Amino acid sequence: MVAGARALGGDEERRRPVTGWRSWDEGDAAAWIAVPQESSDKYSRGVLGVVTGSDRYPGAAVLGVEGASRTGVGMIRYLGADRPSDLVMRRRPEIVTAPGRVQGWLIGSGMDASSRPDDDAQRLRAALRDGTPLVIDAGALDLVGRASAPVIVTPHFRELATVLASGADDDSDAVTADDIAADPGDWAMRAADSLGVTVLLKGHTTYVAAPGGPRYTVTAGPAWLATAGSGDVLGGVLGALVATHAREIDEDGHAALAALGATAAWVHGRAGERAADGGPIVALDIVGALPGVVRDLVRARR
Ligand SMILES: NC(=O)C1=CN([C@@H]2O[C@H](COP(=O)(O)OP(=O)(O)OC[C@H]3O[C@@H](n4cnc5c(N)ncnc54)[C@H](O)[C@@H]3O)[C@@H](O)[C@H]2O)[C@@H](O)CC1
Ligand SMILES: Nc1ncnc2c1ncn2[C@@H]1O[C@H](COP(=O)(O)OP(=O)(O)O)[C@@H](O)[C@H]1O
Repeated sequence: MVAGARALGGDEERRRPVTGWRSWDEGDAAAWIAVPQESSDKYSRGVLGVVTGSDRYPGAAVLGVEGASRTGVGMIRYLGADRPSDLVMRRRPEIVTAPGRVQGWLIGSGMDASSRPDDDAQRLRAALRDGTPLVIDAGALDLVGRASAPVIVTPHFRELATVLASGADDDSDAVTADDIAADPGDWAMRAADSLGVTVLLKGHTTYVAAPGGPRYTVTAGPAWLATAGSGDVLGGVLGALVATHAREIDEDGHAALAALGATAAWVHGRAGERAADGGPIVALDIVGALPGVVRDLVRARR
């Protein structure tokens, strides 16, 4: 059994239409969990580079790193400002703060594009030029056109409206968050095609669209997931999945990123369901439920 996903060129996948939406399920998600083998080491499993958090939102850095750690990845390099870095290290001494090679990046959660310190701008630039696949969230979404490798973006409705408005010819062309909320699938698809990136549009139903397809919907979690920092955890889950599937992304590009995005949303939703159990949760509760959800997915594919 390979330590990772099935190739998308399989018979089953070929029978599926490339256009149109397909609901992502447990069996799909199970195929996109990379399980370490006897021969694995931390580097061969995959290393995630993380540039997130700020003095204003240091907690987002902790939540993303926690989400990635508990989804499973060989190592995380956290490269952020001093305050978030300090909080990350207090919570997770496993994290490495020295720069070095990575197999994927998570950037932007807990950052503010309108007030970006020079050091952060430099770190983001380095990640964008690295030639390694990126998950771009929140305060780095304005940089989406600058990446030298395949990208998956993770906006909510307001963030997608901002990204699309920045590309509009004039204000009258600009799409609003309400327009997107009224037809999220259509806007996710249009954004993927116009930006040339895979789009994961968050919500009760999450829409994942690659440029030209494939397109997946994920409705796995309860509305209790609508809580501060929940999306920062999702970024971490997806970052870990991307860093542990470098080969698949290299081979299948956006088709693999779409499958990984849908898997991240499914795992995050199911972890939210498990943590909530019908009641309220905070973002770190989602993190606590992640290992059990991943374990059950691995067992389900035996
Ligand atoms: N613990 C943390 O560090 C957290 C950090 N976060 C980070 O915070 C940054 C901003 O994310 P947002 O999703 O807030 O960005 P948005 O730009 O989508 O949200 C801000 C908008 O919400 C409006 N708003 C603010 N308070 C409101 C209220 N009480 N009722 C109605 N509207 C209100 C504002 O006017 C503004 O238009 C991101 O970088 C994100 O990653 C969030 O994920 C929350 C948790
Ligand atoms: N009503 C809902 N039902 C289920 N999941 C939701 C709902 N609202 C939001 N979510 C999920 O919660 C997360 C919220 O992310 P986001 O809006 O980025 O929040 P934050 O910026 O506070 O982290 C996303 O994964 C989204 O899919």
